[in-house]
Amino acid sequence: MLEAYNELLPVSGNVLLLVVVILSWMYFFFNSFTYKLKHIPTVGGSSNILLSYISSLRYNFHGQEMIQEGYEKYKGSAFKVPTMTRWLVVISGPQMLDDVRRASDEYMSLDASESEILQSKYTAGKAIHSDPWHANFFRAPLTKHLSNRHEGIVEEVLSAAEDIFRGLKTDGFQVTVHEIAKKIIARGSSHIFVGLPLCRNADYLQLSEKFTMEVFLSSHLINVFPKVFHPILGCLITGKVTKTVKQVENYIRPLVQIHTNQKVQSEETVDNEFGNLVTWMVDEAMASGRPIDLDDLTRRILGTNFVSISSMAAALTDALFNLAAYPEYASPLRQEIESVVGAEGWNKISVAKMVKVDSFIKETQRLGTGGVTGNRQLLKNFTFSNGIFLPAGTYFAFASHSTHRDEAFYSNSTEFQGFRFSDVAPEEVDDPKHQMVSLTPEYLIFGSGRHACPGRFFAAFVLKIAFAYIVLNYDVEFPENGRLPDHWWFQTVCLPDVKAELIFKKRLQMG
Ligand code: HEM
Repeated sequence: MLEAYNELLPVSGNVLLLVVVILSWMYFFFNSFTYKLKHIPTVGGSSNILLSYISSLRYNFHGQEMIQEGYEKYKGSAFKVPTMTRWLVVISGPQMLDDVRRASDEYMSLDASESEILQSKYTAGKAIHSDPWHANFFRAPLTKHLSNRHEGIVEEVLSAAEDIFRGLKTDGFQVTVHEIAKKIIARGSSHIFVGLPLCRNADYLQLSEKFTMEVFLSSHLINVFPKVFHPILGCLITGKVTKTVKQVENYIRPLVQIHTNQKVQSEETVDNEFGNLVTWMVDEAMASGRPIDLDDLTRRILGTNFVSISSMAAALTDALFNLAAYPEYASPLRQEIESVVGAEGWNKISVAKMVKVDSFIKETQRLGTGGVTGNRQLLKNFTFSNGIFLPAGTYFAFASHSTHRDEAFYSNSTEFQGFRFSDVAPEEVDDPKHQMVSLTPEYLIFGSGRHACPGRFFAAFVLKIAFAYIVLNYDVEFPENGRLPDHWWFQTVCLPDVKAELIFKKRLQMG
């Protein structure tokens, strides 16, 4: 073959081949993100396109250390860390955060980024990120519907906690905290997602949890391999997740059928203010002419479980560990809970008045957050107000864990101070900026800007009820020689020790 070219061309075939290889390499290099991001300093390894793969292995188990190193060197600016599939640019500081907060969706997308992180086309389903219309229910209508649902949510969370504890021994039992937290949270949340009686169905709840685990594990598995392997791995994984979705579909189908029939038969509009996410989605689909696709609706329910239940269960688990580690908080917390519940019962107003409870959980989340939040992919070139330019296609996120431990924002920043946000000057007590749900540049647990977590009001409500119930009714302590368990880290994900146990002792004076 090369001889034939040699006869045709004035240069030898070998030289031609070399030129083609060099030109292709230059083409790929100058089009690569390694080149496009060469002005952004690299942390935790080499900027070299090949060596960065080796550094990306380190990212799997030392991701937060790499981000902390970058934060200390480039605070208020940007740096990049290598992951197996791409560079992640990490930004920090109020100014850059504000730029993101003000940027329109034309420039940057949370969904594009989440879709890649969760490998949704192989796992949860592509549509939940490419057309996330179900998320709108958490922006306005959920908040609107929630105003009628507080009572139901309170009842569900309290009865979930009662049922779960009743099933255990009454006098000093030792249990895996995350198991209890997950069960209470899953029931309380499912009350709004699928309603009664399905929110109490053990098989449905177990399948939802299975879906969450499958999506979490498989997306992380796919993401530790270079992109070229994704379709093969994806094919192996998709079948497993689809099987779980089909099983859950059997539970969602009757809900959809009943609601659709009611709507078709009723001449008047069905009053759906006491509905749930399933019925709100059916209404929306019927009103907008979308097909009622059971597989799609089921995936949207499961996707919602995914974003909500695991984060809330982690927060409740961590809060209970902190309660055992810092028992001096139990008494003032109980005084507050007894006082407001005694005066008003369990309701929206009394929960809002639990400022110490709010602060304790907020402080727990401050220290228990993952390495980054606010993941975005740039859809267009973007220049931050401090002059930093990032090209379209870049993935970036905020250094949340490092921000939360920065002495510039929090005094004794690594110390747990349960009432950090409630022990404030008297004139500031009612200032909403201290609440768990408020978004500030130094508290990034719920992200920031137009895509900040819309479910945070619901999350705070459920978490406060569940935590307050346990504080009021149980003394918690570590088993002998126990201590505050370390968090589990993988890449930038931070989880409480899901195997750690606590002893729960029923208190005599009941609330
Ligand atoms: C402790 C519990 C929770 C935590 C820590 C949490 C955290 C977050 C974070 C960090 C984001 C991304 C924000 C950003 O990038 O700026 C987010 C988005 C989101 N969260 Fe949550 N979340 C929680 C509970 C919930 C709950 C209970 C729901 C639903 C009821 C929910 C629904 C959503 C949705 C739909 C989005 C996407 C928003 C969008 O695309 O604009 N989350 N959440």
